[in-house]
Amino acid sequence: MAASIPAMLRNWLDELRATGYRGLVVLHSVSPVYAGGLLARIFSDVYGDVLCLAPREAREGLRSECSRLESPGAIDRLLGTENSSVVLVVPQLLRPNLLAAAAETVRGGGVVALAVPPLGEWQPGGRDSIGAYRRYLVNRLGAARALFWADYDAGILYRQALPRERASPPPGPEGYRPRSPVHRRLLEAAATLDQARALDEIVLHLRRRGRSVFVTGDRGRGKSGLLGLVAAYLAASHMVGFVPVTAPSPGSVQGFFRVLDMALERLGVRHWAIERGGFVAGVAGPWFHFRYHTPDRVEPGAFTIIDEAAAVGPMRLRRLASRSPRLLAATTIHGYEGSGRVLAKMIEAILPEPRLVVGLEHPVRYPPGDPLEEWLYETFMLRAEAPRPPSWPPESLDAVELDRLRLADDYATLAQVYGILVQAHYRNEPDDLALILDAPHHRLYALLADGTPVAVVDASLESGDTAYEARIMPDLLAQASPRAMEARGMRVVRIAVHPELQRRGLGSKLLSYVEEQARSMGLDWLGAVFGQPDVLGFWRRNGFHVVYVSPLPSKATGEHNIAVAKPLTSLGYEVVYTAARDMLRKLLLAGHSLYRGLTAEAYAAVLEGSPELAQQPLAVLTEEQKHRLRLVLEGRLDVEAVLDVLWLLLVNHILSSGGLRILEEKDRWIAAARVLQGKTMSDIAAGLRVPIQEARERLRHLLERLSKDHAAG
Ligand SMILES: CC(=O)SCCNC(=O)CCNC(=O)[C@H](O)C(C)(C)COP(=O)(O)OP(=O)(O)OC[C@H]1O[C@@H](n2cnc3c(N)ncnc32)[C@H](O)[C@@H]1OP(=O)(O)O
Repeated sequence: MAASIPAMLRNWLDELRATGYRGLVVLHSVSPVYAGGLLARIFSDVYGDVLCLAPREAREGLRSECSRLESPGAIDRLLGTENSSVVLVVPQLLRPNLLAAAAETVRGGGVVALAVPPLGEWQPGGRDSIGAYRRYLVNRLGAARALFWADYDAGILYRQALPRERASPPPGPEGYRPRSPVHRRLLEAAATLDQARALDEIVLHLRRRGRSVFVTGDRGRGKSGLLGLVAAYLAASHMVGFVPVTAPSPGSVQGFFRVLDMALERLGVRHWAIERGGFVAGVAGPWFHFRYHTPDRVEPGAFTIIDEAAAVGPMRLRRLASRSPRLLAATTIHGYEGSGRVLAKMIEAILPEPRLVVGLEHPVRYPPGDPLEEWLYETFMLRAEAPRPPSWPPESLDAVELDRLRLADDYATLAQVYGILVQAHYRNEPDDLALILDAPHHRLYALLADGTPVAVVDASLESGDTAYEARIMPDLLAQASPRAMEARGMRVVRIAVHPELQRRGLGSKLLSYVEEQARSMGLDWLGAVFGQPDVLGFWRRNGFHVVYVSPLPSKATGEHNIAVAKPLTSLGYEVVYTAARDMLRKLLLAGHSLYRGLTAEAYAAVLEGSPELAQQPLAVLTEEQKHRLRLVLEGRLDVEAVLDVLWLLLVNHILSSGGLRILEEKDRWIAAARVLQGKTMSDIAAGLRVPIQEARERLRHLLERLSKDHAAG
């Protein structure tokens, strides 16, 4: 009986290839490594090549069966490659990111296969899983349209499904008539008609002095390839010299460089590739040089290219956009590195005018309507969007904890919950869904309006000593609070309110329910870590204090992480207040060194504090300082002559009142940036878009105000 599974699989593959679509194979066995080898052998026969991804201990047994063998951790090496078949040998954790990335590389007619333990033992969520992800995945397999699913040892075929129709390939570039002076040979190098048309439009835009181009599309639409074609045009037309290229990882620009290389070859332009660590890091010619830099290192050029802009983060993008005369950017709208229309709109707004936005629709490697792509998108909810909001006001509004095992069986509700969570954040990936469903230390809460989720919290239990619990907040709190490791708490990993229902108290309502739950569990604190200082107002309004600000920007986003916490028990009070008071001092005293990189707005926002953080001032003014201060107040000296005095007055004011809350917003920014961060007046004036004279007057006003308070005190 067992012998028939391979024979059935071969037949299935023949039929699948005839349809032109791609399929998914799941083969269970007590030895996933053996099953993986078997699959690799069959795929080698059928397709002539097979890429295997297997953990180290399994690789020896597979070496002779696979054309290429990589570690499952090497997602970066997958990006930009193209394969007929991929076998993933996954005895334990099946990371959705890996499955999505592997499938992305497979051509029409090909397969992605999983060699996994027997169905009863299969735990794709890994050792500590609560089993909800496994349940979800098995449910979802039932919905796949091109699936071969069997147990090799038992000789059982669970399911065999094939698309009924034959695929029709997307139209090619042949015969397209360009409007721009783009070379015919370059147009014909386009993978689809869609790409050729976009290339033509972009060339026209750049020829007419367009400043920026933004290419959008789902994964696998040839965005990076299109950037490569445009780059080849720019090089061949002598329109560029040195061009910095950035994207989240070197792996993610391999497709770009491959197409650039191919296109320059076609155009007969002399060029060479520059390799680094097994990756192409640049393509250069006699008068041009396209060079990859990581997002944290890239400096803007006369022309800058940014791939996967969503994953580079809006902060960095803004910096690059403000300093590059011309930009070419692309991003995934739905996919596994950053997602969401909200984000696309945000990026669009950052790019300078005149700007051209082009969308790519047709997949490059496989036919439109491919069942494997459909399955992956639906399973990992890569097109997740917030649900339609219920009519408002609702009849009922209830905060609940969601039962994740039940959610695994309720696709519609899970999609609504996930849709709300992902639309609010710009870095989402398939792994997030598995984490939310399965991580043992996570809890999921929602606010239901007439039964429809309108606000969602994903939270994680954290403490200093448990193996299962994460330790992000405890580690941060422990930098200042000696007893932080004794305390237990809950970190709000994400909170999001339906985009059409924000600022109506829903976020606060759900947060107070989460707080109630945390109190009933006897937890000491509730906390959160995030990158956007603009939501600090929300946390403060709900009684949270800043307990940590990262001096270094995050490599991934360019933002400085901010941690906030609220105490729930007496131990919590001790830990949170100790950390918050210490943080306030550190922010003040190291403002000009550690925290100089923060924008004035962000720095002033974290300094806002609250009266509970009030503490002893530093020192009194000397007689000489008082004398200088008098001269300035009488108008006989410039404010800059008493910056030291102003520093002391401001620091003492903040320490004794627990934060910088006086004055209007712009005054606070200028005070923080000039006096505490030591930025120059001209940088501040430029950054805040105020005339330098106004900035000086505001500083003088601050001095008058503080010295009056000082005299009164
Ligand atoms: C760990 C993390 O996830 S941090 C990231 C938080 N999430 C996001 O930024 C996603 C997008 N935003 C949202 O989903 C929501 O707006 C949330 C979760 C930030 C806030 O929920 P909401 O229901 O909109 O806020 P709510 O109405 O309860 O706000 C109460 C008060 O907080 C303050 N506040 C709320 N949102 C903000 C904000 N974005 N910026 C500054 N202050 C805010 C205001 O003072 C507000 O009172 P007001 O409206 O009377 O002025």
